[in-house]
Amino acid sequence: YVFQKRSPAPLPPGPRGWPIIGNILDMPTVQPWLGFKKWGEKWGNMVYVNLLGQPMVVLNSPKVAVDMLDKKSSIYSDRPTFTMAGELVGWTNVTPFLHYGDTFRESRRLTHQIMGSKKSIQVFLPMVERQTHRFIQRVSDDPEHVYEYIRGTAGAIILNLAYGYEVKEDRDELVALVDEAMQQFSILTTPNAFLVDAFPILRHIPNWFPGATFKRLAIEYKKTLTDMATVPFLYTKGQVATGTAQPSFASTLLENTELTEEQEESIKWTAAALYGGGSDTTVSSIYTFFLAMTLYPEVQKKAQAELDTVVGTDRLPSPADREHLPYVDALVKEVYRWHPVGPLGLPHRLIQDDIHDGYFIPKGTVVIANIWNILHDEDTYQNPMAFDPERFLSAPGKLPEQDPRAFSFGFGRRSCPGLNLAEASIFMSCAMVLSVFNITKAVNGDGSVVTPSAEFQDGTVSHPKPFRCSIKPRSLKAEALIHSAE
Ligand code: HEM
Repeated sequence: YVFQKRSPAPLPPGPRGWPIIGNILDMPTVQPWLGFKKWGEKWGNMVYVNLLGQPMVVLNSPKVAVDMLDKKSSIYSDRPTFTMAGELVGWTNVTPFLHYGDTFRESRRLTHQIMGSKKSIQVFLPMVERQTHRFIQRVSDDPEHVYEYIRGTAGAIILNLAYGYEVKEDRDELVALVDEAMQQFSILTTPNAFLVDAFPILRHIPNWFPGATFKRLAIEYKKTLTDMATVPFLYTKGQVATGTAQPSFASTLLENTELTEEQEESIKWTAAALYGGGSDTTVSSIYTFFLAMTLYPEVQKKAQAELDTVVGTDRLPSPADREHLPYVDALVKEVYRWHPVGPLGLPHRLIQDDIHDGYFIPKGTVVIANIWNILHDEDTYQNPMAFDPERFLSAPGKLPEQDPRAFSFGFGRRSCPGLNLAEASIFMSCAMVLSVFNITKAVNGDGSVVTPSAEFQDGTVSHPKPFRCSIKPRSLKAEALIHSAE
């Protein structure tokens, strides 16, 4: 009450909440993007809640997200503090969690230099092409395990780009290490898993204290995280020293022999962020693509017809074909829109008081853009639940709908620095898969057809629920192309 009295404008509307705990009990726990959409219908495009005294605003429309997070990016680009994952385990060093400041700016500068434009990413395209070719070979040999191969390929591409590291066919120690760190990360960020996140003061209790299991866990997880950042970095450093390094994010930056220790640290942690930010997201997009193709056979046929006309059936598509493949290009955009892999993006934090659309947003407010809802906004996307690439093509009397990449990759100074790499790998997978495989509904032993439901799991990165589909080469010629030399 006292707070409101001093406010230069009213707070945005939102559910009322309780003393002290605020709106904790109002928070949606499953598919939160749908719960937040309901809030939007009731309270408007900017909804205010308070979680144990922490102000939070949820943005539900494309316009308000762009106006705040893109146009006022200089004040809306900090991140909240995550006590357990960030401060105690050390994820706060990794780009997505860095507070707004010099280290953050340096990290973004480094990613921009190596992968910030279509041109800078060119040097990595042959590698992406080679890995994707290997992917379709594996899927052809063992289609039941397509999900594992999507995951393996995304990991191999990122480790190659970040460190010039070639993943081994069988169990690879580095992949095992980075996967362990990522698994621990998802435990760390499970909502309400650690009391210390709600009450940061608890971080001061001594390690030996009976209730301090979280502190001992933090020590163990910190070691995994440090290894994840250090082991591959030292590998590249060794390769650069002996002149045997493949071009990669780390090697290109380490070629500069006058680096300070601080700069080296920045390269090390930024490279670590690439795996964290780039593997699971790409996996979810490509798995979503397989789901959409299973459910929308007519879309698949149109894309294949375009590939047959433009690329032909004597070779596999390559990155350069994209500009001649408007339908496949639109299909990739529709994958980003239909199920955005980060339905709520990552939270932004406001660094000074703001007044927006007549409402007061206090300094320190955590701002969540409901990217899922923005990409299913009926005023922007007609019939938003349907998978329809046509929406991104112009036709007589019809303009294409808004490019979803403006939202699915986040906002302002925090928007995804991996966009160009994600684009290259996802396009390559979609185009190669469509040119050589037919994806159809799986058929049970008794002849019944299995229609997967379009359901998605919770999580910062949300994947389709596991589903079955049938993946078969389109023809003998396609089969030969799949098994042709890389
Ligand atoms: C389909 C693929 C991808 C999608 C949809 C995606 C989406 C996003 C989103 C929504 C954010 C948060 C932006 C914000 O806070 O407003 C983000 C951040 C980030 N992404 Fe991606 N991403 C993808 C792939 C990648 C790849 C391939 C990489 C690395 C090679 C990557 C690296 C990062 C990093 C490092 C951040 C943190 C940036 C920061 O905090 O400043 N992402 N991404």
